[in-house]
Amino acid sequence: MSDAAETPARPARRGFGRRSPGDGPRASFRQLLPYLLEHRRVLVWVIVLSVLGAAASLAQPLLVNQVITRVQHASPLGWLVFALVGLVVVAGLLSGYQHYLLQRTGEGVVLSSRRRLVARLLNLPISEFDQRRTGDLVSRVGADTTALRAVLTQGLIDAIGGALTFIGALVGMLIIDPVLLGLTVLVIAVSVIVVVLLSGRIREASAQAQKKVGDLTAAVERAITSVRTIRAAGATGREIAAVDRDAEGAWRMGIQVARISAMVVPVAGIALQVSFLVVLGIGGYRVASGAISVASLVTFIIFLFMMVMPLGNAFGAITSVNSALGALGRIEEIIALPGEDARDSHAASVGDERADAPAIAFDGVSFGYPALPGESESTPVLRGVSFSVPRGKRTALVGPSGAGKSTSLALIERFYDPTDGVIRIGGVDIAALPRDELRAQLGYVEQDAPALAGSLRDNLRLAAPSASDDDCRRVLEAVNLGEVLARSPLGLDAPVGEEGVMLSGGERQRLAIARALLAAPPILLLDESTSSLDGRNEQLMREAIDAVAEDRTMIVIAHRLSTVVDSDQIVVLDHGEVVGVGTHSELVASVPLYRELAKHQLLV
Ligand SMILES: Nc1ncnc2c1ncn2[C@@H]1O[C@H](COP(=O)(O)OP(=O)(O)OP(=O)(O)O)[C@@H](O)[C@H]1O
Repeated sequence: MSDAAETPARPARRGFGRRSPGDGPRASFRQLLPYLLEHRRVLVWVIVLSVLGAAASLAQPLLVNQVITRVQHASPLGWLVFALVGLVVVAGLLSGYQHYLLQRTGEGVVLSSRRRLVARLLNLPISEFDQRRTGDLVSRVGADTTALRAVLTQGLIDAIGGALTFIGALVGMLIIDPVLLGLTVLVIAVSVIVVVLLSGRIREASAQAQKKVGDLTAAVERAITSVRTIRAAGATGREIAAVDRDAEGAWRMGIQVARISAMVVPVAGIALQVSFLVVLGIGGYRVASGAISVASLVTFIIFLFMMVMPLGNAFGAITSVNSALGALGRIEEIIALPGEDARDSHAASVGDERADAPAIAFDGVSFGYPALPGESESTPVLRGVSFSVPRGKRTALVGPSGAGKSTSLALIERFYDPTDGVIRIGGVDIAALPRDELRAQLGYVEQDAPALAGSLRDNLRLAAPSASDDDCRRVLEAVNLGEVLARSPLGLDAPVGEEGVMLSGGERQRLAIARALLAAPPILLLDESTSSLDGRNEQLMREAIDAVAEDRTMIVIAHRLSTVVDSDQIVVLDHGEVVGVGTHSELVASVPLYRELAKHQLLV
C-alpha cells in the first residue's frame, strides 16, 4: 500500500553529483615524506648503493683516461682492462639491486597509503558519503594510490643516483677544463629553466587527469548499481554516452599531460647534443692549441654524457612524479577529513544508564541535513521533536513520506547529531557515550536493507562475529527464512546474490532482521521496507517482527499501518513535528492526520 501523502521532491540520498570531487589541494613533496620515512632503513640502503654505484660509474672515465694515456705512450695496459670491465659489471649489479629495493618500497608506500585511506574512509561521518560520489572514493583507493609508486620507482632512483653521478661528473669536468665546463653548464641551465617552467603545468594537468578518472569511475559505478532501473527506463544508450563523455574527459586530460611532457622529454636530448657539439668544437680547438690533451677531452666527453643522462631521466620522471603528487593530493584530502568521532567527549558510559529512565527519549530535538553547496542554510527536517520510548515495549513511528521518520532513527544511531535538543538512552545523553558502546545496544535494520556480498553466514555474523552455525540457523527460523538454507547444498556457505541464493526484497529485509537479532541488542530499530510485499510475505514479516519484539525495546517505522496497529505506542510525525502519541484507537479518535492515514489504508 502506498503512503498517504507525498513529500516535495527530495534530494538523491546517494548524493550523485553533489560535490565536485578532487578539488582538494595539490600535494607537495613534504606530504610524501611520512610515507617515505616509514621505509627509511631501506632508503638508507638505497642511498649507500647509489653512492657505490655512482663511484663505480665515475671511476670509469678516469680508467679510460689511463688507458688512452698508456696507449699513447705504448705502455702495457695490465690490470686496467680487467678493472674497467669489473667496474662496469659492479655498477650494473648495484643499479639492478637498487632498482628492486625501490620497487619494493614503492609497493610498500602504495600499501600504507591504501591502509591509511581505507581506515579513514570507513570512519568518515555519514554526511560525507551523502555528499561524495562512491565511484570517486573507490578510484582514490585504487588508481590514485597506485600512482604514488612512480615517485619511488621513477622519481627517487634518478634523484638519488642521478644527483651523485651528476655532481661527481661536474667535479671531474671542473678539474679537467673549467672553460669547457662553463660552456656546458650554460647550455644545461637553459634546459633546466625550460623544464622547471613546464613542470608546474604538468602537475596541474595530472591532478585534473586523476580527477577525471574519479569522475569516470563514479559514472560507471552509478550505471552498474542502477543497471536494472536504467535498462527498464530504456536509458542504456544515454548512460553509455554519459560514461563515454567522462572517459573522453579523462582521455583529453591524458593527452594534455602527454602534450606538455612531450615538450619536456626532448629538452634533455637537445641539451646533450648542443653541449656535445660545443664541447667537440671548442674542445677540439683547445686540444689543437695545446690547452688540454686528447685523453682529457675524451674523459670530459664521457663525464658530459654521465652528467646529462641522469638529467634526462629526471626530466622524464617529472611527469610521473607530478602525477603522483596530484594523486597524493586526492588521497590526503580524504585522510585530512575528521573522523566521525573526532569531537566526541566520551564523558559517559553505558554504566551510567538508569533502569528507571525510558529506553530512548527525544527531548526538543531539531535537525537539518548539512546544507548543500549553493544553499545558504540547511532545511530543517525535525523541529522540536519530543517523545519517549518505554522499555521492553514496541513503539511505532508513522507519518507521511518525508516526515522525518528514518532521520529520527539515523539520529539515534548517531549517523548525524541534532542541531538542537538531546536524545537520551537510559537517561544518558547519547552524545556523551562512545559510539561503539551506543551502537552495541542498538540493532538497526535499514529501509530496504541490502544483502552484503558474501555467504549467508557472513551476512548474519556481521554484528556478531562469534555466533555459531546453530545460532545462525535459529535466527533464520525465527524470521521465517529457514527454507533459504535448503535452496543451496552449501547451506550457510551459500553466497547471497548472483551465482548464489537469490533473495526477494521481503527476504532481504528479513535477513537483515535476522542479522540484528543474532547480535541480541536490547533495543531494535526497524525501518520497514517501503517495497510492497505480497500477503504471504507481509504475514511472514509480521511474524518475524513479533518474534523479534519479545522482551525487547523496539522502534518500528511503519509504512503499512497494518504492521503497527497493535504497537504499545504510536508516534505520528508530520513535516518534522510530533502531531500525536498514543495507541491506534486513541490516535484514530484524536489525530486527524492519523485518521486520514488509517482511512487510506482501509483500517477504519
Ligand atoms: N541524506 C540526506 N541528505 C539530505 N536530506 C535528506 C537525507 N535523507 C533524507 N533527507 C531529507 O529529509 C527529509 C526527511 O526524510 P526521511 O527519510 O527522514 O523521511 P521519512 O519520513 O523516513 O520518509 P519515508 O517514509 O519516505 O521513508 C526528506 O525531505 C528528505 O529529502
